[in-house]
Amino acid sequence: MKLEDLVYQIRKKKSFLCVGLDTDLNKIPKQFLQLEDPIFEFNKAIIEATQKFCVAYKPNIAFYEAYGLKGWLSLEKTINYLNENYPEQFTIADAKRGDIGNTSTRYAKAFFEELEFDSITIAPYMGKDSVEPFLEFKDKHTILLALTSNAGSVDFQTKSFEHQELYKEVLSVSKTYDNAERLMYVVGATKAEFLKQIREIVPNSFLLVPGVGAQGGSLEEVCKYGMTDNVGLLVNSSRGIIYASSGTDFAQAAADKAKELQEQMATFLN
Ligand SMILES: O=C(O)c1cc(=O)[nH]c(=O)n1[C@@H]1O[C@H](COP(=O)(O)O)[C@@H](O)[C@H]1O
Repeated sequence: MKLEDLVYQIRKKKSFLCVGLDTDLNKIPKQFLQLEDPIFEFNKAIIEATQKFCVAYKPNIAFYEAYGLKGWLSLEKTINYLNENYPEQFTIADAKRGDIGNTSTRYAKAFFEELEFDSITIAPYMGKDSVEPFLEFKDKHTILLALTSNAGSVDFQTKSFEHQELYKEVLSVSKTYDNAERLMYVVGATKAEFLKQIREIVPNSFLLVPGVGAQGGSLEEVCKYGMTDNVGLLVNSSRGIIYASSGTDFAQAAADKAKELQEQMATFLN
């Protein structure tokens, strides 16, 4: 998907919500467990309930890999369902990959061509030659982990490296990569106070912001410091939406949560 099409959808729906499909058989309503493919059927119900209120879906690949071949099939059916029925939705393979160049090329093929995702999350640790293979794909986007939402982010990301913190180094160095206009960055909603400085380095890049809802990040803070003229934000919530209820009303509860976030987002968009 082209970035301008994503921005068009955001403006049209007054939403920059990304629904995280972190589907766990231990958490989905019990009635799904009797079905042939409970993960796909649950995802389908969540997509139907929430698609009006969001502009993106992010299946976290770990939740599919955990079930082996069956999980991969559920993932494939989910991305195909999205691409066939809701091609206007931006799709994110939350895979957190990255390896030497020829291996990264194979990861890119897996997620951009075999499973037709619009974007993928990538760990930048291995540097330029591990990231650039993903950037070769036209109209695909590579979302680098910059400042993550978890407690362990202080172990390396906020430590100083030469003259600045490592996460700032990731932002400024990656801007020099070939096809850097296809880069986006992950910044945790729990790290909203850093957004002002982040915007000084990447004033226009899209940021994927997970960590509102279950992890306690504030949407208001994220918007205050992170929003650009082009919006520049995709805010993800996974558990807070998809497990809003574990009863038979799960779809309505998910829709209500997504709508609540969308309505809050609308107040920040002009
Ligand atoms: O790359 C991510 O999506 C990600 C980065 C990060 O810094 N923090 C983070 O929580 N995530 C992912 O975002 C989702 C957050 O889920 P909830 O906390 O349930 O909304 C999970 O799939 C995480 O793996």
